[in-house]
Amino acid sequence: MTYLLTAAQMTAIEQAAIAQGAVTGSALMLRAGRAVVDAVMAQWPELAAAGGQPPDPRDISTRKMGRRALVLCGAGNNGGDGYVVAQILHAAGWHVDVLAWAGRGAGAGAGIGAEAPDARAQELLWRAMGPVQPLDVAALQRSAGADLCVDAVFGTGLSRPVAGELAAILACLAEMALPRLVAVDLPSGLSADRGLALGQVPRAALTVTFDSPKLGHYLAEGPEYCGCLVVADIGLAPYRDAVLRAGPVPAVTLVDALPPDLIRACAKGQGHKYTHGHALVLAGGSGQGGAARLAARAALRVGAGAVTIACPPDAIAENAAQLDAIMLREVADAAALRAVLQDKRITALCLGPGFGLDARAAAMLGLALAATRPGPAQESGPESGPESGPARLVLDADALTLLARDKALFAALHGQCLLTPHDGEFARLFPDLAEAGLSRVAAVRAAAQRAGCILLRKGPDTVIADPLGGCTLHGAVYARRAPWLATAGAGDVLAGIITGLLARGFAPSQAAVTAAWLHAESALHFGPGLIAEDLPEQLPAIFRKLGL
Ligand SMILES: NC(=O)C1=CN([C@@H]2O[C@H](COP(=O)(O)OP(=O)(O)OC[C@H]3O[C@@H](n4cnc5c(N)ncnc54)[C@H](OP(=O)(O)O)[C@@H]3O)[C@@H](O)[C@H]2O)[C@@H](O)CC1
Ligand SMILES: [K+]
Repeated sequence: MTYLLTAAQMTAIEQAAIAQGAVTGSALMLRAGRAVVDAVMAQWPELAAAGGQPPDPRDISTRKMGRRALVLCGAGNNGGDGYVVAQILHAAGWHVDVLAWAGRGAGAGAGIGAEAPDARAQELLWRAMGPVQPLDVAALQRSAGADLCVDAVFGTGLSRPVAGELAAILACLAEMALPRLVAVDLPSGLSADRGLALGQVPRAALTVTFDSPKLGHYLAEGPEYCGCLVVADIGLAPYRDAVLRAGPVPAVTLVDALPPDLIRACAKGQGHKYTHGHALVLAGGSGQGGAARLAARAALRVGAGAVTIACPPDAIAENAAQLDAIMLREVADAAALRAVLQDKRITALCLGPGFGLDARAAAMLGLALAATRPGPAQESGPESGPESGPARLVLDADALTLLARDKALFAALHGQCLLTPHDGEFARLFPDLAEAGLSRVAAVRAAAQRAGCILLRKGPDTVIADPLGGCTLHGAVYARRAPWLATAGAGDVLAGIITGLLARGFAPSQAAVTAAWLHAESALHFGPGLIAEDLPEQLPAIFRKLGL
């Protein structure tokens, strides 16, 4: 399992390891610096050929020999990692220029640049090998042309927007657009917890972080600035779980691969069609049926045994002309829906895609929120047992707008509901949380708690949270980058995949995680030119690839 850590969690893990006498801060810094150099050499093997004897960096003639690196160091431990990188490259025969920000100290050129004790120790070790020049715009501009630039100005310790001369320095570095810029831990100026640029952030070609990725590597603008992301093991894994377990809220986990239990759950056992659930997708009036049909097709492809579209009388002809395996029921109003729901084989409902915003839609949403279904133990057959609970509902698109408009509907949400807002819908539903300056993770957690159900906020950084604070992130970024997912109807397909999984018996949180992964995987499998209709058609090949 991959965790996405906050800066505070990373520090707590590091401190726990140090407190137990397992390692020193200085040793961790050496491991971090070594990891950066290893990742650089793996990323650009041509640099590994530099070799040679360590040159005297004070001798300008040696600059013509071998490779040149420019290392930019801040006053904290991120800068300390930079001094370690400088030492290793120097020992490997590189010519290394170090520019350091003096922090609140006397001035990097004059004396000590680093303030953090471990970083200061590394700075002194470096000074035995070569000089430290003050980091300013002019020095930066003079140093253009190095084979490699190491950004070790700020890491997880960035605590506020970058201003003044430092802002000018980072802006200059960003403008230089160096092809081999490696960011130590984080591109300087990127917030570790939120993925927001706190100033102009130089875009790295490679970012090397330690132990676990941080939230900022995956949220918001983070991936744009990080380039390739390498996560280096620096020996903290044995302390991580205990620290995270002791935290006030569960740590955020990254869904970069579908966990084995969810892959197994996707497999279909023997049985008849109703063994695998029956999904009901509620559609709107004539001419509005495309979104519901996309959702229904996705629900069927993901393995629901049966899928029915329920639509008003005027939309029957349109839908009938376009459906084969998907069944069709005329449902004029809430009373008709009540009658349809007498069929206890219906195990999940989808409301929202093309649903409409009129009184009929609002009444049907109210009815669906109050509907009950047989308990999980009875779901394999039409005969309901005595146990029953609220029906599993996916609420998307128009259903979210109806919830935002009507407090009574919102108050009827329950633990078997799953809301799938995009950013605009999220802001309509939770205007205070959207504007509170919270991180995406904090906002979605608070929203899930308020709604009392699973919340999936869609985007390249899809965040899924439950009311107890459990939180996962699916990033359609880095190796899973799928920009062609931004296409009309893709959200309807996601709602349909979730509905199909709920109908099959997945718990809401499992359905959300599985669907987010399958949805992005479908886009990756199809590739450029994708339209929403293509998404459900990739599922068979993906299931085969998963070994089902
Ligand atoms: N945790 C681990 O396991 C390991 C961590 N390691 C490394 O340590 C790094 C974290 O080190 P860190 O905590 O010293 O923070 P870092 O990013 O160097 O910055 C702190 C300095 O920046 C300053 N400052 C902040 N914001 C500012 C602003 N806007 N404008 C101006 N100044 C600002 C702040 O000053 P202050 O806020 O006190 O005024 C302070 O001087 C981490 O990213 C990783 O590389 C590895 O060595 C080994 C394992
Ligand atoms: K950095």
